[in-house]
Amino acid sequence: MFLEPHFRGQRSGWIEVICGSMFSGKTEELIRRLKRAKIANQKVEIFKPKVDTRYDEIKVVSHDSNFILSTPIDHSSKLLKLSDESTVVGIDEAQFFDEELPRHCQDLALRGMRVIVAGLDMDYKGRPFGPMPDLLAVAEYITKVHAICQHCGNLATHSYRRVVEDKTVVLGEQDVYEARCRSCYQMGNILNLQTTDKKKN
Ligand SMILES: Nc1ncnc2c1ncn2[C@@H]1O[C@H](COP(=O)(O)OP(=O)(O)O)[C@@H](O)[C@H]1O
Ligand SMILES: Cc1cn([C@H]2C[C@H](O)[C@@H](COP(=O)(O)O)O2)c(=O)[nH]c1=O
Ligand SMILES: [Zn+2]
Repeated sequence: MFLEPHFRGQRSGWIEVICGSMFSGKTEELIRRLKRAKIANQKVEIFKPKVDTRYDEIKVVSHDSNFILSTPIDHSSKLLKLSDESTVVGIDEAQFFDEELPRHCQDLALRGMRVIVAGLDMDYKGRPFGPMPDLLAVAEYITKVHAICQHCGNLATHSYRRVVEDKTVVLGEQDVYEARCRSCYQMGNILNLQTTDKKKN
């Protein structure tokens, strides 16, 4: 379990990143840390990308229906103005943000804030997703969480897309995605390729 570092003497900020596949518990872990900060009477602001309207327009909601209120924003440049006077800033679905997100997170940390960011490290093709690799590079603390492979029960690291759709961004739940371990993810993609080839011939 992640143990929060304490603010010591003169406040200095830092960045925490929670990453992993879909269903790995990123949002639950983000909510857990943010609720604890609220219990400690810290001023907490929470953001998510406007594009993420999956469960709710305003709330950050986990797959287990746990939630916390947030402010949807369309660009990371809005973070600083909206986080004024905050002690802790939480950001969910970071993979959907623009490439300037890491710079703005660093700016908040330099101003003394604790910045907690959750997001998918890989897209459905297994490629680094959006600003996540750059965030991971500049973070002080990284937590990689794992789901359970829906095929074999091992730890899952990949998000397998169950529908044929090439776009990188396709919002969805269990109807569209499955958490899979590396082997089951690879196997699924090979089977898909074979099916597509058969249909072509
Ligand atoms: N394959 C799976 N592995 C683990 N948890 C799963 C799986 N499918 C559904 N869940 C549920 O999803 C919850 C995690 O949800 P959430 O924190 O929203 O994940 P994430 O933000 O990483 O997608 C788990 O507590 C569990 O109830
Ligand atoms: C892998 C992958 C996912 N998405 C979408 C699907 C969901 O709406 C979110 C991830 O939500 P979670 O809180 O991590 O479960 O991202 C996508 O658009 N493209 C992808 O490749
Ligand atoms: Zn597996």
